[in-house]
Amino acid sequence: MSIPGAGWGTLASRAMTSALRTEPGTGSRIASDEGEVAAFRLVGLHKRFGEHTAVDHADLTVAAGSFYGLVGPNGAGKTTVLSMAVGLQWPDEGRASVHGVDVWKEPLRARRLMGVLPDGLAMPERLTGRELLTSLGQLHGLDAAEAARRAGELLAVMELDGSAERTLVVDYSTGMRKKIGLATALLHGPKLLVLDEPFEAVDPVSAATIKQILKRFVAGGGSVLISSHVMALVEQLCDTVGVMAKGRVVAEGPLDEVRGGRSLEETFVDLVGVEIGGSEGLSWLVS
Ligand SMILES: Nc1ncnc2c1ncn2[C@@H]1O[C@H](COP(=O)(O)OP(=O)(O)OP(=O)(O)O)[C@@H](O)[C@H]1O
Repeated sequence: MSIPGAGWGTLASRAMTSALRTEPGTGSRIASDEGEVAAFRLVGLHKRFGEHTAVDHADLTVAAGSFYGLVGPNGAGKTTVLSMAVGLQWPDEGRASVHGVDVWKEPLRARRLMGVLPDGLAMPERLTGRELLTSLGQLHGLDAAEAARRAGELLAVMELDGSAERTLVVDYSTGMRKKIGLATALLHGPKLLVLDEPFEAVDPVSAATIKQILKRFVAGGGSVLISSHVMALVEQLCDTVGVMAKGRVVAEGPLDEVRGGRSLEETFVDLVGVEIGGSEGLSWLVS
């Protein structure tokens, strides 16, 4: 594992020894000290697009019952690694499992355990929010009454009831699409939620509601992985963080170990090795 940034080696090794052990020779973390099966385990995921390596042998472990935040700069490979890990995109190499169920060998079992909010969600758009949830519920094997009950509760909690539930999804705003996407991820009662930027474009009131739902989900024994660019949000919600840069997972561990007494933002900037821009050029913009 490549760990840029002064002083990071100590932090990273502390993080790993306290929470996770390392598989000799691979660098992948395979289980907690107690040998528990991870909620989500990605080992050696790799993806190239032509000459470009988007994800470079990424390992990532979400312990059961944890709230995991995946951060990284634009283009770091977060969406690509998550879409491979949930079975939406073929990896060139590597494997992924949900509570020990291999995403590629047993896709239906794995999908039943997961609720997924992918980036750029494609949904049946010519349905209303209510129609979408009830039909998906029945596809998940719920009977019509149970699907309708869950759809009603989710629409109310997401504040998509009233006129919104009669609006076609194609006419939803970006934030409404996030919320209905999250509702579809929750509908079948998964054990793990994998949410790519769930708070993007969501208003503060709805964001507070979603945070509550996710905290309740974890308190009830579920596990959550979110990707986000908002460090304050990750610090507020997550107990574990992974940092991606240039396709690699460059750090992973408990939040406090990873940030090592600093803010996550400062640690992040060190880890991904970027210069803060914006103070040079653009002379035409400022007088
Ligand atoms: N289908 C594709 N074809 C070619 N290149 C791709 C494709 N999908 C992703 N990439 C490239 O892979 C890299 C990783 O992209 P990805 O979307 O996974 O990053 P990200 O960390 O999610 O970024 P962001 O934070 O901006 O959403 C980028 O360089 C991107 O251009």
